Amino acid sequence: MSESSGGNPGGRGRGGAASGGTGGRGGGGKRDGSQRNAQGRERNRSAQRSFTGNAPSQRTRRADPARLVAFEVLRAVAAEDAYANLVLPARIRHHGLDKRDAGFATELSYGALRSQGTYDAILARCVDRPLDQLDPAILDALRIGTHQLLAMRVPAHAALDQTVGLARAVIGAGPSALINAVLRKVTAHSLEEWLELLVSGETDETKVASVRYAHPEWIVRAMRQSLVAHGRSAAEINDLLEADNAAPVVNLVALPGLGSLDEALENGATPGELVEGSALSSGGDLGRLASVREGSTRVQDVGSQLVARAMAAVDLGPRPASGQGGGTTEEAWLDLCAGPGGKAALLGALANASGATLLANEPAPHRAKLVSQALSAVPRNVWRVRTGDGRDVGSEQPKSFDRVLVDVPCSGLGALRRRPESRWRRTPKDLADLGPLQRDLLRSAIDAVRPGGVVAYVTCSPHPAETTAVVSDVLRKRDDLELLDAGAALDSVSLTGNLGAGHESTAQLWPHIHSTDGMFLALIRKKI
Ligand SMILES: C[S@@+](CC[C@H](N)C(=O)[O-])C[C@H]1O[C@@H](n2cnc3c(N)ncnc32)[C@H](O)[C@@H]1O
Repeated sequence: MSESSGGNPGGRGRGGAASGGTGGRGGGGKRDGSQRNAQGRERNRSAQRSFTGNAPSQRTRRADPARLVAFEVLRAVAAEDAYANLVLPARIRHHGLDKRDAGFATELSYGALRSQGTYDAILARCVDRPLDQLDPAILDALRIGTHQLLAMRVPAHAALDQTVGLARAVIGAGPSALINAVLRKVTAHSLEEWLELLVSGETDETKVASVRYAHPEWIVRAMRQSLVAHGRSAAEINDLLEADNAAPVVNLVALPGLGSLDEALENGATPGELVEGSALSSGGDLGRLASVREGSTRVQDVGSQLVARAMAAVDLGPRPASGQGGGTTEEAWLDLCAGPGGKAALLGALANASGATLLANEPAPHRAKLVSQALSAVPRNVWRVRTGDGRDVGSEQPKSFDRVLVDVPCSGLGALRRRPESRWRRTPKDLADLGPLQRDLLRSAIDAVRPGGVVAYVTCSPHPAETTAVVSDVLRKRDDLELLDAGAALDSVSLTGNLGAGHESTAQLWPHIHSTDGMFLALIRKKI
């Protein structure tokens, strides 16, 4: 374990890439205001289903840079377990794409990754052998071609020619003939027609939703179970799955007392409607904003802003004058799982404004460094970073903190819209594996908080196995804890005052209701 204060400038938040949509070499793009369809995909309304008469060998051998970027992203995700949201910007920079091509590459790679399960089901009907017997690079080229043909406003001939050209350039002439033949079969139907064919005769609603909304069946079941566990109707499932397929907006936060949204608003951002100090970005390179470069304005999902503000706003009553956690007039706050530092930065600013101090803990050294960077706009006397296991803090520093945020490692099922590949990578085993760590971290947080203090247990997943079950398991074994009304706490820091997120004292935000990530919040008070 180590502790440090201070940090480097330039903390940047993660950002969902905007789903751009130029037509690239062949398409008209969506600057005409075309609508996404029910699956969050663009209809190929203007696609001309005519093809060049050229044989594959006579067609282009050049890989169009935007499509090459998308292909490289899919390859890195499949072969190196890479994260698309990290690989994509690096490949865009490497190939020097302009804004229009970067938008095209983003839509193509994110769309092909999100809908992979559905596209594979379509491709399985067009290939004369099991898909797992195909070279994985060929399969990725087919997925890219399928997304252009079925879900982007790229004319069919351009989608086909360019995908075959890409395959010739990066895989070889032989496979390009196969890719040409398979993609021609894909063009036989529109996406809606393919979906009808795939679900025809299927009576199992989970299987139908899995194909229609491109989610693994176990996630469809898990999300339905999650809706019910948090007091919502199972009938919302299709809306929830659809929201996962829409490109998320990029939210900004001006660190309270330290930053201002003026520059962002002057550059096209619009004020956020759910929480004070937030804005919806107008897209583009946020690095052009000085306030973002300085770290006083940051990219942060509104759900994350709400849960951090709710923890900071809980009324703890008068502070004990001495003894456990007392002795000073300033409150001590702890962020137990802080990396990469999004909530720590907001908490640091709120701590600064209220005369509190913040200890931000993170075990992974490279992520602890990101926490320091995220906090760089907050005065250095306000915060420290501890690099160590959060499970040890409760025993090492018992009853030491007034407020503790424990934003545990989780499946991320509430943030699928931001990570296009994660739905196909996650397994039910992840939930089982994370359970013990989540419980240990919550117990450590509770040990670290002083009597009368509050612990905020947070996940970016609505699944009951990592939300309500963890909280009730830990609370059941102790009689010195009580649940505060987390829904009311969220309402108290929201601009609407009526989020409707509460259920049986805990609260759950939803992409399809609140347009936020699916953040869960439980507020646990240690009795005096
Ligand atoms: C959901 S993320 C936290 C996100 C962060 N609060 C933010 O807003 O940027 C969970 C973090 O917990 C960290 N973590 C994993 N194991 C941990 C442990 N044993 N103790 C503390 N943190 C841990 C992970 O490295 C990860 O950075």
